[in-house]
Amino acid sequence: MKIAIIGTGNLGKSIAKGLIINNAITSLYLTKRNLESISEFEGYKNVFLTTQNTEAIQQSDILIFAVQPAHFENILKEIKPHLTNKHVLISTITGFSIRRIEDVIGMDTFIIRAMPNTAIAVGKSMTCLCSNELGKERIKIAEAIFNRLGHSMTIPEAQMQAATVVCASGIAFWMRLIRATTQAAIQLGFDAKEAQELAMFTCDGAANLLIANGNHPEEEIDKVTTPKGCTIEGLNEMEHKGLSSSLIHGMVASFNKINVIKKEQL
Ligand SMILES: NC(=O)C1=CN([C@@H]2O[C@H](COP(=O)(O)OP(=O)(O)OC[C@H]3O[C@@H](n4cnc5c(N)ncnc54)[C@H](O)[C@@H]3O)[C@@H](O)[C@H]2O)C=CC1
Ligand SMILES: O=C(O)[C@@H]1CCC=N1
Repeated sequence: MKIAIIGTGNLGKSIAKGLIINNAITSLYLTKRNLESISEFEGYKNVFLTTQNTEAIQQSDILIFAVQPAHFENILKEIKPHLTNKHVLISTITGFSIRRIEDVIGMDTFIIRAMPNTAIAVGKSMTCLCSNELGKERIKIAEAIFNRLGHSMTIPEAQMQAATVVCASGIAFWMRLIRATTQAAIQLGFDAKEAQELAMFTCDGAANLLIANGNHPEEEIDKVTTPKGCTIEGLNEMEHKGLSSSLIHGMVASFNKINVIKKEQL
């Protein structure tokens, strides 16, 4: 596949790493206004770094946009004359609707919105997808790309804002939980490196139990909580201090913030 990433910042670099390590490219163009911070990608076969978005677009079929929301509209205007019917436009931009993209480039381009997360760098992204009417014809291509780099789910566009919080911001939320459990492990006697190893592999195991057998988390919790034991003691103390409530409140706050970001763009 001939892929371009327009705006190779935090997310763009993660996508590039995932594509390269998974051998998922015929060619890969990476664009950025200043190429210094993506020099790590120099020297890879069939990977090209450029400041020229138009060059990347002309040389590629799949165009993945990963710029800040405030920059997207101008970039769409810049590249519009270079779009042809070979192109599939994939936007990862938070809060930028398909309608707004179509308002700039029209309805005769395959448009897909993708909401991946930075775990795409290690082939473990949970990515949500939706498309415009025409893009339905190319959604299978997007699913193939993102399934190769993790797991994908195609959803209605109305759910993309929630998907942003759960999946994209979700990486930060889970990191904080892993950090907190690491801190607790240190307090309980492990050195910092050991503590993080215990926390991350336990987290990995918990997620994989659910992925493997499809159980509800409470079914797995029931298997761990010995009556009158230490697990239920700890779990209930966490809930008295608002663990679940705090996570839910935080995620709803993230969701509401996207509404503010969207208003600021108009
Ligand atoms: N960081 C994340 O985990 C996720 C980010 N997103 C979305 O992806 C987009 C990018 O986010 P980040 O990577 O975090 O931001 P970032 O600021 O790290 O990356 C954006 C990049 O675009 C480049 N850029 C700006 N104008 C350009 C132009 N005219 N031509 C080429 N490149 C240009 C910037 O130099 C920068 O490197 C945002 O819209 C964000 O909402 C979506 C899911 C996850
Ligand atoms: O924090 C943000 O606004 C972006 C969107 C999801 C991840 N990063």
